Amino acid sequence: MQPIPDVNQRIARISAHLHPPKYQMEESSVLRRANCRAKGGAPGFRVAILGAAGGIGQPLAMLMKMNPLVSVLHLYDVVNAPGVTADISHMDTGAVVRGFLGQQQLEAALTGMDLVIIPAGVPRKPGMTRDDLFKINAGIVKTLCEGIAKCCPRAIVNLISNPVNSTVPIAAEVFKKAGTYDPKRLLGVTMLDVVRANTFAEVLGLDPRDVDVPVVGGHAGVTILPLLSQVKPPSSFTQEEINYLTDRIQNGGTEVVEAKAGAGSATLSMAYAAVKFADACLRGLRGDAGVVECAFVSSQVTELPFFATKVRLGRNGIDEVYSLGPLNEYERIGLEKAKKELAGSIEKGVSFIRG
Ligand SMILES: NC(=O)c1ccc[n+]([C@@H]2O[C@H](COP(=O)([O-])OP(=O)(O)OC[C@H]3O[C@@H](n4cnc5c(N)ncnc54)[C@H](O)[C@@H]3O)[C@@H](O)[C@H]2O)c1
Ligand SMILES: O=C(O)C[C@H](O)C(=O)O
Repeated sequence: MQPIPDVNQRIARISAHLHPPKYQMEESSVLRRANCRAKGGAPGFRVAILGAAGGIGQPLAMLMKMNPLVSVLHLYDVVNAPGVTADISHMDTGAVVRGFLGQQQLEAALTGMDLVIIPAGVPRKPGMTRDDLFKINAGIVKTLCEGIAKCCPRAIVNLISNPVNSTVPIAAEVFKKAGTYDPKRLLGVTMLDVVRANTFAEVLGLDPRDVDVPVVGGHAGVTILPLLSQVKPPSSFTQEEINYLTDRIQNGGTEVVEAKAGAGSATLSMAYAAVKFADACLRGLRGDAGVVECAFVSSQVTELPFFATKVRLGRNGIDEVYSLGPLNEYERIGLEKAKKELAGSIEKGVSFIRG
């Protein structure tokens, strides 16, 4: 397979092809400037997307290219990375984009990265659970995390690939095995549940932009636990409204899978949620104060080793994992159901690596 040329190699090739000798002086200045940008001259963070040519990966790559905190954007996939890279690289924003195709370019894609976002893996079709994806996605996540442990062990990792409730424990075990595990730097992305919860609250006459619903637990069915008693701005709901909202938030993913009728799961809303979350991680890395989002992380909030709650993000990843806060009776019952299912999913991920 042909390696994807770096931006400076591409410019050199195009210049050599197109420009007559009288432009030689300008060519070298073009190359100097391109080299400077290709080295990531602009201040900002280095971000890799693994699975960048996929349904989530492509809009995620586009949105990250628009993020002013990103100076270098690496797009890795086992297919179509060159096309997506060429396309995204024509956007006139600051980040330098480089593409990487196939396993032999994984290490180059990861070296020097501050943040790695992983949407690689197969999506659901109607009738499947997220756990049905375990067989294929567990191995993909394992390989990619082995690469991270080797090439950028200090990077913050945002794990999107399903089943998140198992892939995050898999990643943790891979990093432990490699001796690089830092629980503050591994985050399962549950942001889409929060985005959905904020959106669905519009049925109560609320503008989604003004709403903040904490969603805790995990990222599958009953493990998705919206805490409507803690919604901001404080609002009261009838039991009927609570039942409707809880059910819709827990089944939001399935709603999209069924509507797409075999053509995959949420991609556009997920890319939006992933960028919202990645941007929060980057603002934390930059040292911004008070950056708080929900994520599925190593946790002591319950007896389970991983759990999603609000976390405060900082220069080292997670600075603080927040407790659940006061729950009502409905939420306490939901929590017990969530923990029961989560325990099995976490154990499944751990055993995949430990054997
Ligand atoms: N966490 C969440 O909230 C959330 C939301 C939506 C989807 N997802 C999950 O995200 C994953 C991706 O969804 P999608 O719709 O983008 O799927 P997709 O099939 O459109 O894209 C997946 C991409 O991953 C690539 N890929 C496969 N194996 C790879 C490997 N070994 N290394 C690098 N890339 C590889 C594929 O080539 C493809 O381009 C699925 O597992 C899906 O369930 C999670
Ligand atoms: O539902 C899925 O399979 C994808 C994702 O987890 C989602 O919540 O949309």
